[in-house]
Amino acid sequence: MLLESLEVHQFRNLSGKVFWHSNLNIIYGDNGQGKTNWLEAIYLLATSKSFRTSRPQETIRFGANLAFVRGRVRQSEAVSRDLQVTLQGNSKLLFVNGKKEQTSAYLGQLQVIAFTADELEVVRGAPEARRRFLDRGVLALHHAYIQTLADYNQVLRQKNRLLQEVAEGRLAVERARELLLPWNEQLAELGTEIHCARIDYVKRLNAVFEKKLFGREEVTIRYLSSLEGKGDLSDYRLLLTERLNLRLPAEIAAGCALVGPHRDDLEILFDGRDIRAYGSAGQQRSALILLDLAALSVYHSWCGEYPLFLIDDIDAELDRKRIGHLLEYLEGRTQTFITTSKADLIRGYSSDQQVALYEVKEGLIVPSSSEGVRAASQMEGVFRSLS
Ligand SMILES: Nc1ncnc2c1ncn2[C@@H]1O[C@H](COP(=O)(O)OP(=O)(O)OP(=O)(O)O)[C@@H](O)[C@H]1O
Repeated sequence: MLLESLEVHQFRNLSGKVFWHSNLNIIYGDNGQGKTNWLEAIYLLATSKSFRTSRPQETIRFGANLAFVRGRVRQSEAVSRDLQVTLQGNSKLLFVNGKKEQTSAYLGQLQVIAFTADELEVVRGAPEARRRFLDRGVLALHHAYIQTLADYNQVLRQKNRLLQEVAEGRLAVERARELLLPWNEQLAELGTEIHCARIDYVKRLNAVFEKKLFGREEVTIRYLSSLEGKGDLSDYRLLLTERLNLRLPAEIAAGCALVGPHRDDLEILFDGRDIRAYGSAGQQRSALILLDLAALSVYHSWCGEYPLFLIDDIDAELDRKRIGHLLEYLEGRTQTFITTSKADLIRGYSSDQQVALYEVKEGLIVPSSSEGVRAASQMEGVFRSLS
């Protein structure tokens, strides 16, 4: 899967059309010029969402009321397609080869994995971010999983509403017990599906996990069920049903649902220690990169192609050696897009044939060093910026 070109109109401070390199694209420039915006535009094209905001209108150029990103994606020698996301106020229109499509038909045409500052929550933050990471990975392999998640969350919301009513004295406990039974049955069924899907995904991640890519420390991951130690996990559905029944009084007392995979976590250790508590900023970044690399490989084993890999601010908190290992590992696998304010730091790691440099000034990609332009031209034939 290759993103051959991207045309951007009034998306944040960006404009222009860029032809990308099939291997490594380095987007560099001073602070605040729009480097991350270019990654965000690629991410938007792939997912129809921003990785920085849930409000699409924020990404439309100040003073304008419409923006679009349009890209040509090559699936194979013979197959390519044009994707477009148009943003207008709060609404979003999606197009494939010029034809308007529903979100469900649009998504999945271009797969992307993004390493951004916000994504560091997966390693540094609360379990929810890690569950989201796993669910995103499962979704990339099984599109129907989106319905399982939606149904589970819907049932959970209904259950929590009932528990809240009891807590506020608006519903009698005995009546609540009756009403909660069918919700718990559904939670047991959907929760088991989620548990099994995540367990399977973590097994796949572990099979390709490059524990020691960065040398010294060894990073390990493990799915941590909130029911661990509470019974036989191999019959998860039975165990979950038992726990839902047993913990009902506690849930009524707490006023919220305490049992189910919405309480699970992904344990990430380095050299046997909790990375959240003991890992340095660089070690935490490295661990997230290892997770992303494993996710890329799992997708590749499943579909026979790699997603695009976006890495924002690659040199923040990663030393030269780690960047070197990473770029070496990625070479020839994925089409990678990285941003940095220190292009010189990166350039030494790749041969000219495998890398193209793109300098960003006030949102525009301007012709940069002759070597960078030559590398891009060799692969794609053209490099131009429409200002
Ligand atoms: N809706 C918008 N319309 C126009 N410009 C915008 C909009 N949103 C953000 N910007 C501009 O985008 C620029 C920031 O872009 P971006 O975050 O990509 O910078 P960067 O090059 O990655 O910076 P750094 O190196 O500091 O991370 C700012 O100049 C900001 O004013």
